[in-house]
Amino acid sequence: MLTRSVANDVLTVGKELRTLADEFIPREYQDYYIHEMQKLLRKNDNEFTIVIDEYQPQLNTADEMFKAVETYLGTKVNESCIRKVNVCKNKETLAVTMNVNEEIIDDFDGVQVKWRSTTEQPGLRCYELTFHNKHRFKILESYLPYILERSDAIKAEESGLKLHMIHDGYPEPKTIILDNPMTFKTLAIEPELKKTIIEDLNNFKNGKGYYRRIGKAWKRGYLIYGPSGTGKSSLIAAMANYLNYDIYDMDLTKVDSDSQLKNIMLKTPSKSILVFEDFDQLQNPIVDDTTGKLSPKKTFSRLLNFMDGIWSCCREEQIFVFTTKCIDKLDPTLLRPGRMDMHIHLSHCTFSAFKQLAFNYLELEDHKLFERIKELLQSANATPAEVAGELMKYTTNSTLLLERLIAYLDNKS
Ligand SMILES: Nc1ncnc2c1ncn2[C@@H]1O[C@H](COP(=O)(O)OP(=O)(O)OP(=O)(O)O)[C@@H](O)[C@H]1O
Repeated sequence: MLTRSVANDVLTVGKELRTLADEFIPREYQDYYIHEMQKLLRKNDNEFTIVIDEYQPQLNTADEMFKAVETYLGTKVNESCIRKVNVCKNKETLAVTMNVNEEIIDDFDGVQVKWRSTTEQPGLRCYELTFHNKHRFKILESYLPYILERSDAIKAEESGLKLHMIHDGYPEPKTIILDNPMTFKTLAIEPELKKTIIEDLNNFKNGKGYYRRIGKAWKRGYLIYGPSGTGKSSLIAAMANYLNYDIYDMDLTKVDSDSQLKNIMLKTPSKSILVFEDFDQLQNPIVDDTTGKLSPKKTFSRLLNFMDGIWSCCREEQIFVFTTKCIDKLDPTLLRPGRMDMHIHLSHCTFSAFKQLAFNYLELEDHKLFERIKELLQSANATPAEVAGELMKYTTNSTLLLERLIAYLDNKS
């Protein structure tokens, strides 16, 4: 984002007008026009314009402020204009954007400002925000932060969880709407663990001042480990729904240079969850040192450097989640204290997890067969995915479904 006065632009226009005046306006009227033009210049000298670009070339990424402005202005419907309407997120939501050179007047706490959508270079848009110079402090200190807040709130209202898949082959992340309704309410894990995770997320979300005070980047790393089907992905979806953050599925398998890694990481915005699934597979080297390219092992160490180093400060409010089915396979450097803020172990289905699933799928809080299921779960080592699978089998007869589950667990014990 950069600031500039529009006075220069007006001066240039002024010179051109004088040439035109010489050519077309009779001598006796020229003084009148020049006087009017001077008034215009004086007026514009008092104006201040802030330019918010769509793209930050130095960071190779879209500008956060630009996106916030776009979201915010989309809600400022001006009926006199023809607008572009984009379908976005869930089907009920339409995003309205300004046309190029269109203007919108906004009022903030009694201060009138003018927004103009324009293009700095072909294909690269920007917004110009113009207001009286004397309100500069208020605009910078209050109005722009207000827009960031409003845009977060608007996004939250429109919320649809999105999954962005990132790998180095794509110029931009591939995005799909993730229709995953998993929340902490429906997630079947031990209640104590659930409570701890929610508290941790709350502290993180409200921790801007804390992270600043201790001089650490505002980020949090979670290592989620457990066998397949224990709910690692479900937990990530619940976290994303809870925080209203998008998920970035980080595919680093093809990354073989420092700059590629940097490019990928810079495509992720604040308020996002970066997921590195089956992380142990990335670190296990398929070494090809003869080519001189980074092996996955080196990529792993780069990633650790990245997390610790200067690049980790580029974005704020990001959560890193690493998952693995087997914690023993992980490089001990990743487990070192201070590297991951929280280790979360998801295991086989416990009785309390089962009760949550029975409530989710059958709307049952209790049943005479629960006691038998409790006994069997202790030895069956069934995952929540297996239990959920049994409870979903084409019948609405709850007793029949529970009996089938008992038979399944019996068979596994
Ligand atoms: N803890 C859980 N609570 C609620 N549902 C669960 C839970 N665990 C698994 N499930 C159900 O099982 C399905 C698969 O689980 P999920 O993908 O979250 O497991 P995972 O541990 O990530 O597995 P993988 O390691 O194979 O990716 C989910 O879509 C959900 O329906």
